[in-house]
Amino acid sequence: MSSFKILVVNPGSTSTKIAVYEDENEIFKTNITHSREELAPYEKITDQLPLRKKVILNALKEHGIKISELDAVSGRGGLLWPIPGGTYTVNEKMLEDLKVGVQGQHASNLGGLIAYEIAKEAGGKAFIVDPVIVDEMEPVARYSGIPEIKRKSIFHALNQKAMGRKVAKELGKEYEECNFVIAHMGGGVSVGAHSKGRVIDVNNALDGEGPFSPNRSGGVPVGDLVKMCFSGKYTQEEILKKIVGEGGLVAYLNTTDLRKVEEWIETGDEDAYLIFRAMAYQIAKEIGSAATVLKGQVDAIILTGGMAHSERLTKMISERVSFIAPVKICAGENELEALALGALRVLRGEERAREYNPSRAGC
Ligand SMILES: Nc1ncnc2c1ncn2[C@@H]1O[C@H](COP(=O)(O)OP(=O)(O)OP(=O)(O)O)[C@@H](O)[C@H]1O
Ligand SMILES: CCCC(=O)O
Repeated sequence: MSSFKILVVNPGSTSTKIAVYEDENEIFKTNITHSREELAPYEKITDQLPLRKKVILNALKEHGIKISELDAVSGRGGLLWPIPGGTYTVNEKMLEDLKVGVQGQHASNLGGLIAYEIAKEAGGKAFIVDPVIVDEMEPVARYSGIPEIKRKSIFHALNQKAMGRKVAKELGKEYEECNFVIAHMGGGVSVGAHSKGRVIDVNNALDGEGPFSPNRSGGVPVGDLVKMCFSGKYTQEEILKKIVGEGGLVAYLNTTDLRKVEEWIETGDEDAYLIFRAMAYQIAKEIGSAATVLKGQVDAIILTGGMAHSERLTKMISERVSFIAPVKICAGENELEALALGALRVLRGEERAREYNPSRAGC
């Protein structure tokens, strides 16, 4: 079988993580950080495209990789219109929607744009895999209680699905045969109900649903929020920042770093300990809720993301949820590998690349 060389690109708000894979094997991986000053001149995230592309090409050069060697470039997909999970070819419609930011501005909007630009020069294929707007929700999950407001599926689809595949393999099964509750616990927290390979319900991690997290409020008492909005004390932008960016741990404790919070707990800081327990409590409650979506038929609960490195946190959550199903800890994230494997499945003909042609009906 011929081998494939794939560049993978995961743009974050302050960093560009890239790697080059030859088949399943990582040739190199690097995390390029961008200072606040470096990004300050760009009004929109997608304006950063030339800068991000330049640093990636420099990194390839440093590692002695010519772009003509690349068979494909696989980027993390952004806030497109809702689509089912899978590997998608970057097409004209996708480029247009990423440039506009049809569902908002997010660093991952750059993933498909960068993949397209570099693949074009390389003469290879450009893909995105399991973007943050993967939407496989059941119709019944879309109701909010206010007819004008529909629930949306925006979450850490790439890592959740990658961890689902990993644990399914450990169980000797296919991901599509299993039911999982997967909690991605990073700067944001999303908890998905995975039913036979489809995420049939999940909290929108970018819009005040679910547990609070290092930099997000999660769901809040909505009447009080409405009063705050009309108090005249805040702009719309300030309120939105309280929900995503400046809510959760950082609002209570002035840090998004769970390791710092744990250090304070070690020194006897009761306030930090209570807030830590409150976050664990909310995550556990969301897991319980996702288990009801799966009618209790859960093969495993998977805790993943950066905060899953915290034994204190995973223990606290497990105490509350292990009656539902075995708890598996997959600390950190596997997003770069997931991007490579998603492209590889298509290059090897094991899976057909999907075409982005979103129908907004029902979403
Ligand atoms: N070893 C560790 N012990 C405890 N907490 C950790 C550890 N490593 C990372 N974290 C915490 O994980 C959180 C960040 O997770 P992660 O790196 O997955 O987030 P992100 O990539 O910035 O955001 P997101 O996952 O929402 O896209 C931070 O609060 C960080 O302090
Ligand atoms: C919700 C998906 C990714 C993020 O946390 O920004």
